[in-house]
Amino acid sequence: MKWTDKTWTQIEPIYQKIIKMPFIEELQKGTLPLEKFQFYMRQDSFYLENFARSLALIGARAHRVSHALDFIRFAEGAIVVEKALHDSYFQEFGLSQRGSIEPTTHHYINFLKSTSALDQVEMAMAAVLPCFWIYQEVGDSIYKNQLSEDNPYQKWIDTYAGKEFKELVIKAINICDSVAENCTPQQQERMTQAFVEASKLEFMFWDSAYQLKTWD
Ligand SMILES: Cc1ncc(CN)c(N)n1
Repeated sequence: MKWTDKTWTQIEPIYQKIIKMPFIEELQKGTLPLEKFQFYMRQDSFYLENFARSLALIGARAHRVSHALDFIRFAEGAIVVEKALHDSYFQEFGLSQRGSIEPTTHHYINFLKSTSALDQVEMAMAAVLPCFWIYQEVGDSIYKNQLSEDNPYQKWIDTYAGKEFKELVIKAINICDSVAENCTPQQQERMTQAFVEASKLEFMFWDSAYQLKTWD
């Protein structure tokens, strides 16, 4: 069984919780209060910048040149494609300031940066995988179950349910499976732990946006 198949089964309960979260259900219906989406977008712009830095760092540390190139391209995609989505929402909602980094974002970006810098590179690859994979699964699930034809969050849904994003996800999954093959069972277990922790942080990120959770 592939490492990713085994590992997804471990986070299936977290994924099931995610798709039933009020943030996701209301995003799907288009009824998510604008204030919550704006909070999410602001925090996500800090997240993306640091996610891209982590991807570039993993690229620099990858053992295979082809993986280095893939991760450098992932970093570029996070900045160019996903940031374009943010820029269009920032413009549409008249947001000029990002504000400050709130606790869950702080936790998540520091987890990604420290794992990418200090842990074994295979573990870092596993830690960033939920950022791709969970978003694509959530995007697909929303897209398939959508009821509203006039959803203000359609661009977000289309980005993550789209073919281009799926291609990146498949690539990231295949890289993790190929590096896992050369890892010991203990190293694979550490990769799994990193994947599970990042999946929990994905849940917390949406939950904190729904609750507008700040340091105050
Ligand atoms: C928190 C979070 N995680 C993942 C993604 C998708 N790269 C994102 N935009 N934001």
